[in-house]
Amino acid sequence: MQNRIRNFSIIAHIDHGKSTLADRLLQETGALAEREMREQFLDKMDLEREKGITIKLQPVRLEYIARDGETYILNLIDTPGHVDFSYEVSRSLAACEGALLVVDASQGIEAQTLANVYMAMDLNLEIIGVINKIDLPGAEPEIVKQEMENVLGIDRDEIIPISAKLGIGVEDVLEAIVARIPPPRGDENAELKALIFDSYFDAYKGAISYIRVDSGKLKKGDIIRMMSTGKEFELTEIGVLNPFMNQVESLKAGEVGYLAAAMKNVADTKVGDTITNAGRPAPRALEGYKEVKPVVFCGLYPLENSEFEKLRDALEKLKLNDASLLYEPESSDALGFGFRCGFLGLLHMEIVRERLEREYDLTLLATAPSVIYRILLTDGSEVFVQNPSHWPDAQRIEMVMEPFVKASIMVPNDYIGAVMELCQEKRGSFVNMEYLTPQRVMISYNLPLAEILFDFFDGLKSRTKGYASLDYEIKGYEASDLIKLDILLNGEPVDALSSIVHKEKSYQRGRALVEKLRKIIPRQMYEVAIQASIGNRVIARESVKAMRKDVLAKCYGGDITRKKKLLEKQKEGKKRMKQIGRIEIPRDAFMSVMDIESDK
Ligand SMILES: Nc1nc2c(ncn2[C@@H]2O[C@H](COP(=O)(O)OP(=O)(O)OP(=O)(O)O)[C@@H](O)[C@H]2O)c(=O)[nH]1
Repeated sequence: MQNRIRNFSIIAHIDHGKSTLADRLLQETGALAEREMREQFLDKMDLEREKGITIKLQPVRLEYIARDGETYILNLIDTPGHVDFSYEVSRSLAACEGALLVVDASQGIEAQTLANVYMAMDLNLEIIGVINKIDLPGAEPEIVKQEMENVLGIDRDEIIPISAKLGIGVEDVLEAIVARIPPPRGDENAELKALIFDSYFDAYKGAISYIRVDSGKLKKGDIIRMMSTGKEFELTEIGVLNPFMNQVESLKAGEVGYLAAAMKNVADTKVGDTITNAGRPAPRALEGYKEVKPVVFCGLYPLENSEFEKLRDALEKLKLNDASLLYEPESSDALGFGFRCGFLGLLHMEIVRERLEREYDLTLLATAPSVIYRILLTDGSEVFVQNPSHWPDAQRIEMVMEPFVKASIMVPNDYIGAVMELCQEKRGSFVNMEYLTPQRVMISYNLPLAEILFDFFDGLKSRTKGYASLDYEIKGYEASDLIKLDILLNGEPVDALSSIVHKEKSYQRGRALVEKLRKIIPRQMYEVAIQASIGNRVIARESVKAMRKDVLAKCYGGDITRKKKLLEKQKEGKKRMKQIGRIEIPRDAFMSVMDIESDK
């Protein structure tokens, strides 16, 4: 039985056709009847569909009758295609013996894909090269094959050209999975070890774990133990996804499926953790478990202070499904009560914020994202600060350190100059440059994470006409000359607008920021002075002139409907404003601390 199992995942850059191929595999193996075939069945979240990106497909079990006449079980375990989720990628890959590497025939390999392929190679996975979209007029499969051979050492003769859209070559992919990916080899009579590679929260069943059984077996009623925490649960349900949940009696070594055990929270079923049997525990957990830690923080505040409890509720509910989301209450002089939230990256942050607004009907105000700074104080102690308003006084600071990343950027060689210029501007230091093919290079830089969080990616896209791709990994802390930049409105500091900036850039940034705020703060009944300051020194100043007349003054005569409309309009506008002292600020102003440079 184990001989006929193949566990694999699909590695692909965004838009190279992963979901389309996955759908084709489902269709070809009959897992989805035509009428059930919703477009891109496996993409779960609406938000993902809307954004046109797939964070993760759900795992699915396919039955394939191969050309040799035998029936094989193919478990497709997906990997998220975004750098924020690279730990999850590593755990999903760890549940597989092989991976399809899908590359767009008109685009070639991208930095992000490369990082994931290296990860798969480190885990000894069998890599099957697939070139997709060969139907496109701009397809250059021969060049892309050469690139895959040069860069990854994949034999060009073994690469499969396909069109997932038209269904060309899909059977060849299935045959290659059967022929080239080795079957799993765990002993089903040994102690139970099952790897959790994903989880989600179900309102009726509690947290559901997606697992791959490495050795031993599981059956309903077993008492399982989470090896990282020692917590124990009784298995209430186990099953497979083909593609809908389907209960089974047992899952044995090599198999992939789901389990439910009345776990109240996804934090009970941590990705990367090992499940064992409480009655006969395995002596050691599977390798590679890690606690994931958020790297980006921002304050989320309800626009209406009265919605604080509603926001707390919503965060609590989201957290059930997202173990990597952190939040704790905080307060701001300017914004009132809200939460400091931690995320795996900017995409994660954006998704959480949008879901809170959309699914929980909240109007939120987000402060600019920040990384965690490490500060040595003059008294010898050390603090970690992720909120600029908690920055210690300059006199107490001995040294400031910030997280750095190693960034890998892949571009056609025409853009080498543009990329290097951008990296230098962002305080990067050059590491190396490697030619992948005569036309494409990989450039590596050490860069502060904070600079990547600001508008690095947009800058990269615009300066390389969209041809560059970026990947990065966090390296650790390095000393930097950083200071706190404050913004004052009519002489009052607004804590939520403070930011941490590099000393050399502080004047430029201060000026850019007050200028931007001048443009976005609407006229009020009186003049508003906007100042940027460092310590007590004002470094830039602008003002918003007082409004000359009331909007209603325009409505001479008694046109009441027109008057109403104007008042309505004003009310609408107010919804997007935050009252600070006597001043009304548009809610986007707080994020603008972050994107001033892209607007220049
Ligand atoms: N011409 C052509 N277009 C394709 C092919 N395969 C996929 N596409 C198109 O490419 C786009 C991206 O395909 P997806 O399958 O959504 O790509 P993906 O890799 O899953 O992208 P993410 O969901 O962003 O990760 C869609 O518009 C597809 O219709 C193909 O073989 N030929």
